[in-house]
Parts: sequence; structure tokens; C-alpha cells
Amino acid sequence: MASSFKPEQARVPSALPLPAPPLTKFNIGLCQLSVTADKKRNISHAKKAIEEAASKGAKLVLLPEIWNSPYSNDSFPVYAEDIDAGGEASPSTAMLSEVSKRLKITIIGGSVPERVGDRLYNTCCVFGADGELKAKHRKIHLFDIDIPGKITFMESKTLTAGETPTIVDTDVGRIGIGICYDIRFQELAMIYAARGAHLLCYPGAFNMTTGPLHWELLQRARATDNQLYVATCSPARDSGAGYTAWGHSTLVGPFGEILATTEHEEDIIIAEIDYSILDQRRTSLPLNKQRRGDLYQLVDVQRLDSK
Ligand SMILES: NC(=O)CC(=O)C(=O)O
Repeated sequence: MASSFKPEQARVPSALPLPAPPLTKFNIGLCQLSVTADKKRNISHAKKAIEEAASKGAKLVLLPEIWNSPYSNDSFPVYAEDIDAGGEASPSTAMLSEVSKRLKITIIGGSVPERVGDRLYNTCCVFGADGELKAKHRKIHLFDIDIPGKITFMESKTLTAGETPTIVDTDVGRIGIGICYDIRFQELAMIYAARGAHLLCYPGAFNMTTGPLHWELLQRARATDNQLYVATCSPARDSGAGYTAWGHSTLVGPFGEILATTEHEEDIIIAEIDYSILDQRRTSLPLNKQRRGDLYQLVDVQRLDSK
């Protein structure tokens, strides 16, 4: 019987069905890396961590937000790379491309500062198992925060905001990308879910003020509301750094369950993702059929405009 709730109208355009993923079960590796001021060391360190994750069975590896540079407005212009030029102009992404191809794995390359003319972005590159750059997400929501006596940080002093949501089909499923502060904006996750994402990946560097309260809560909320997997990856904590990361990289399942997590030290988490659970959860708790499209709607502006 057709529902008078008009669930198909709660997403504009209508939500896409969940696509069949290329594989159902695989391991994800979350590399919670220590980051120093030495960029060359950061790159070789990340490379070793990716190799270790792959040797332990990871088919998808996620890196932290800003893993090749300290997280500071002074550092972003100094460490920024011209990703589109590639090669020597972007040693960090050249390494990701080489490793993903050699190991035949998908890499969600955390984020690095990107230079485009006189602009800087906080950018996540996704490399396929063939070493090709499949997608580039520029942090859409810049992290400007001012909690007196606790934390003041203004990314907008140096960075420009990205303009588009990023969802990418990979060998390990359809993945929506957000960077750190992007996780606070539930509409982005809802748009990815409506576009058929199996998994959302958020490289992120929450801090000692918001991390304890919000980091796990937000991941579990995005996963529970959208009935999909959420993976996050933070830098390891360095208490001597100007910005102290919270750590606690995590994988959350589609029922909001923590499947794997860690503390704040350097670590490589290997955990299993099983996409067959998505259909099970959505059948048992059919939120997509129960939405009140007669009362509210989420408009995906980009998809609407491309129609
Ligand atoms: N660093 C961020 O982008 C976000 C963050 O720390 C927060 O939202 O809190």
C-alpha cells in the first residue's frame, strides 16, 4: 500500500537505491599517525603505516586530517602542495598514488593543505587500487571556533572552503567524504546517504575541548541516522603541539555500534566492514520508508541542478 507519508518526497530528488557494492566484506585500516614538522618524515612514515595496514589485510586505508604538516595556519601555506600538478609539486599525493597502485588498495588520503593559485584548501584525495586519483574533497565547512580560555582556531584565516560534496565509487563501495568539521553538518551525510553511500569517511582532528564530548557522539549519530558505516581517522596526540588532537580514530556500524576504536597514541586499527548488514538494518528498522515527506524535505541542490 502506498504510504500517505510520501517518503519518496522526503529527499529531493528522491533517494537512490543502495547500489550493490563490488564486494561485501573487507578490512579497513585506520592509520592514526604521529605528525611532526618534518614533511619528508611524515610522508615516509605514512607510507610505512599504509604498507603495514595492507600487510594486515586492509583493502581500504584511511589517513588522518592534515598528516603531512602541523595543524596550524602558519604551517598550511608552507606545507601546501599543487595536487593537480602532481609529481614533485605534490610529494604527498604522489606517494599515495604509488602505494595504492603497488598494493592494489583504495586509499582515502586523509587531508593535506592544497595550493591552487593564491588559494589554499584542506583537501582529501581518494586513490583507487589502480593508483589513479578518483576524487578530491575540499573541506566544505571551515573550522572557526572561539571558546575563550579553551580553544580559538580560525581556519578561514588561511583556507578557502570547498564548494562540493564528494561521493565516489570505489572497489570497496560507494564512499561519501567529509573532513573533520564537515561531520557536524548532518545534511551532508544525509545527502551522501540519499546518493547511495555505503560508508562515510571523515579524516578529522578534533581537539581536547570538543573531542571528549562530541567526536564519538557525532560519528555514531551520522551512522545511526543514515544507517551506514562511518569511519574516522585522527592524527595521534602530541601534547607539545600548538593544536592538540583528540585521537580516538573509530569505525562505527549502521546501528551506531562502535566496531573498533583506539586511544590517543599512534595506532593502526584493522576492522571488518560487512555491507550485507546495511540491508538487514534497513529492513528491520525501515527509516527510509517511514520518512514524512509530507512534512519535511532535504534538497540536494547539486543533484537538483544537474537534472
Ligand atoms: N578541527 C575541526 O575541523 C573540527 C573540530 O575540532 C570540531 O568540530 O570540534
